[in-house]
Amino acid sequence: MTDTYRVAVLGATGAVGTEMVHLLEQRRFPLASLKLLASERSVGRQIAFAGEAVPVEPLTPGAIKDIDIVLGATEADLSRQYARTIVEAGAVFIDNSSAFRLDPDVPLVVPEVNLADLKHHAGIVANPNCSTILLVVALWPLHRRHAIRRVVVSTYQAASGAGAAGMSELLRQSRQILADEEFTCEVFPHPIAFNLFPHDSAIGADHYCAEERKLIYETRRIFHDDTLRIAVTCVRVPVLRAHSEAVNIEFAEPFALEEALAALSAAPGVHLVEDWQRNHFPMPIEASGKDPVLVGRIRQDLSCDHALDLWLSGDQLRKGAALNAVQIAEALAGGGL
Ligand SMILES: NC(=O)C1=CN([C@@H]2O[C@H](COP(=O)(O)OP(=O)(O)OC[C@H]3O[C@@H](n4cnc5c(N)ncnc54)[C@H](OP(=O)(O)O)[C@@H]3O)[C@@H](O)[C@H]2O)C=CC1
Ligand SMILES: N[C@@H](CC(=O)OP(=O)(O)O)C(=O)O
Repeated sequence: MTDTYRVAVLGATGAVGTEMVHLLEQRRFPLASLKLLASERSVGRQIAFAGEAVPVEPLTPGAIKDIDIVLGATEADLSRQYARTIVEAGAVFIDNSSAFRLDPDVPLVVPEVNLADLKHHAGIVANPNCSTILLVVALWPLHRRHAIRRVVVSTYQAASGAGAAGMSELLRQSRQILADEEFTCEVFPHPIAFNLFPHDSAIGADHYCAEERKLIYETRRIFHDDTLRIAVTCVRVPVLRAHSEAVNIEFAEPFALEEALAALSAAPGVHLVEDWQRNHFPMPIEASGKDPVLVGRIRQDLSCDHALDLWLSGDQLRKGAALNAVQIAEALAGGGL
């Protein structure tokens, strides 16, 4: 049993990895050591941590030794490639990628919802998709009181969902358009500045894109409910950081608005933002850099007496990714791994 942990961050220079390093410092994670790993491109860089400059090291199998917890923030292929090495080295791998999220032997965990599933890990824990995490944090306190039958959700996803390069593309194109210059699309398939389009992930034979399928299958898995019906449309919008979602929730029975508000007010990870007089509800600009999922505009669906609407915004680099992973690490550390 130890009370400090040797932690490595894979992809420490990326959008999610940068946030993980920041949160480990901000939340005073009990560290024995911190190793920051990225590609050869980043070797030579140093990242500030608790007043020190930590060098970025190249990710190689040899770099994974004498580590207790690995926080993964690289693409799914790299996670698959390194998972066995990490587990055989005796570390727990908390992976942000989509590689293991539907693997029945790997728990898919959002601490506010299904922390108990963490007990069943065998070396790997999966962090869900960002839009899924934000959605389930808001749905779970309602689902616990009255069973949800069907959810209709439309997402408004920021450029940061495509990593550091996605944010740079939005800023670059915006500057170029304002300067009346020619611009190119390198990260997104269409202009992201002053535009929006259906989510840019791969479209399947069912005409749903990968992001939409993740919301459906990951939510069911986290809720342990394969009967939950979810209709989803994911959209990329020209917001720098933080995703928003418009959600219609149909329950098995009528759900009083006051009861829903009380449930959400008391829910961990949720912060209510609802001022009907000022027309002030969750916005990505106010969710950015914050931990909780902002929820508001909760109202009766006038077309269905057992359905409610809500609106949410959450920083997908925080609760949608890095914060969720660090909370899992804290839970593992709290239980002595
Ligand atoms: N962005 C988001 O909102 C969310 C992302 N995720 C998932 O998290 C993961 C990381 O995403 P994100 O931070 O956005 O991506 P970024 O593109 O911003 O960062 C990728 C990271 O991976 C590193 N990397 C790339 N290639 C290699 C390599 N060959 N060897 C070692 N390291 C490498 C990069 O290092 P270098 O800088 O040296 O190139 C960088 O640190 C992905 O799986 C993504 O799907 C999950 C939830 C939300
Ligand atoms: N959800 C991110 C993409 C992503 O990184 O998803 P995942 O972690 O499920 O691969 C977006 O906004 O585009």
